[in-house]
Amino acid sequence: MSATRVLVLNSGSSSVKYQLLDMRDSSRLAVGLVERIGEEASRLRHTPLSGGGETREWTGPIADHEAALKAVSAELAKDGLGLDSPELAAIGHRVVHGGKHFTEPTVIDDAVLAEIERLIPVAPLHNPANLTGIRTARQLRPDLPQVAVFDTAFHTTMPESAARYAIDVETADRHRIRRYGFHGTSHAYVSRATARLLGKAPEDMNVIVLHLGNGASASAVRGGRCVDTSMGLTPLEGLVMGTRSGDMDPAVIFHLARVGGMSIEEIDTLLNKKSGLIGLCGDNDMREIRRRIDEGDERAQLAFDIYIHRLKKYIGAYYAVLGTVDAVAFTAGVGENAAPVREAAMAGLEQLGLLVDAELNAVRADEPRLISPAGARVAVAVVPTDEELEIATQTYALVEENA
Ligand SMILES: Nc1ncnc2c1ncn2[C@@H]1O[C@H](COP(=O)(O)OP(=O)(O)O)[C@@H](O)[C@H]1O
Ligand SMILES: CC(=O)OP(=O)(O)O
Ligand SMILES: [Mg+2]
Repeated sequence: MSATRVLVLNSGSSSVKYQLLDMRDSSRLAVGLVERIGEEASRLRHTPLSGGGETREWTGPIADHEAALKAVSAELAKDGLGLDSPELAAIGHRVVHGGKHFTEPTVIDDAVLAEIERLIPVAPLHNPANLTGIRTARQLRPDLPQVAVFDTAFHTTMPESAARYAIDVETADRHRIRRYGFHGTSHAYVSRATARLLGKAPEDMNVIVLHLGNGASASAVRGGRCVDTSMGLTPLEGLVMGTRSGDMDPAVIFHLARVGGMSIEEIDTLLNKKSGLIGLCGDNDMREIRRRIDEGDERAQLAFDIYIHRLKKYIGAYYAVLGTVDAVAFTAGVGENAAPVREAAMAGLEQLGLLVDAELNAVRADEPRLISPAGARVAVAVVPTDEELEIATQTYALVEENA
């Protein structure tokens, strides 16, 4: 029997999310997560789904991503799903920054590794973790194809007018400063799933995708191709996020350095880790923010209002970029679950054809669904993302093609 399984690794700055899938029917055999890597109380949660096994949790120090992946490998082995299995066809890695070079999923060799390494300065939070994941996986199964699926790939179709910053061209080119965009695997998957929901071909429609997770980004997709997205050189630009500021006057940075006496490192940490919702109100989880709002907490309300105001600006901007819009799709943790966010983001946009039906918006489901009233000019939809399935699908297709 030929190998049909794919292990997907999504290595974040302090976490590894993973899924083992059987690509004959795209079923999940195991899913799990290692969190707080590098801390005293790292946590591993592993759920085998094939044999009806129970979730296992373990807390203790996991020093780095190499140790994390070895712990994952040991957990999988306990269920007879170890990395040594002959049924494993490939390992698919989420790689956040692929620069301009990588426009497709790519089989990883030493040259690809070197390029991902070269891109560390423009993805200091993400690419080092991705690299360690790849190196450790190669060490564990040197014979197996390892495939990189890049967050930036879907956005490489952006025209220069959207991808360039208005700064000196020579300086920008020398330092490869341009807008790359991220969460591309999700934007691609969700824009296609939205077309499917509406019974249309992706080529025949324009969609605004709102990926609202801890990191958040919006994209304008014309006929299945990305024409603009809110993240830029790094995942800091754009929407208000859990811990990141998103857009602001770049002169804030000069001011913090000159007047505030802060170092570049301190400002980097401030804007990436201590800003956004957490900086505004002390919480980055939308559930907690909504709970506080229900209790009359004004700081939580203001954080929510700033979040929505920015989101609305991007919806309007991408409406203008696309000219005509067939659908707006909400996805990721906040987009899929937070009905008040969807309601507030769409409020007052009736003239753009954007309407939300309160009853449909209140429905909880794992399936793609419409929340706009019947007959609305523009479909508003909730479309759950599945980056892991998309990475597995792309990885397996590439391996099959090369077989
Ligand atoms: N039931 C819910 N209601 C509101 N927000 C939720 C709910 N579940 C999750 N979230 C939000 O989703 C976020 C996580 O989104 P997710 O897409 O998983 O992010 P990431 O992949 O960046 O970790 C949480 O921080 C929280 O704000
Ligand atoms: C690129 C990015 O922001 O990813 P995440 O949302 O996983 O942090
Ligand atoms: Mg995510």
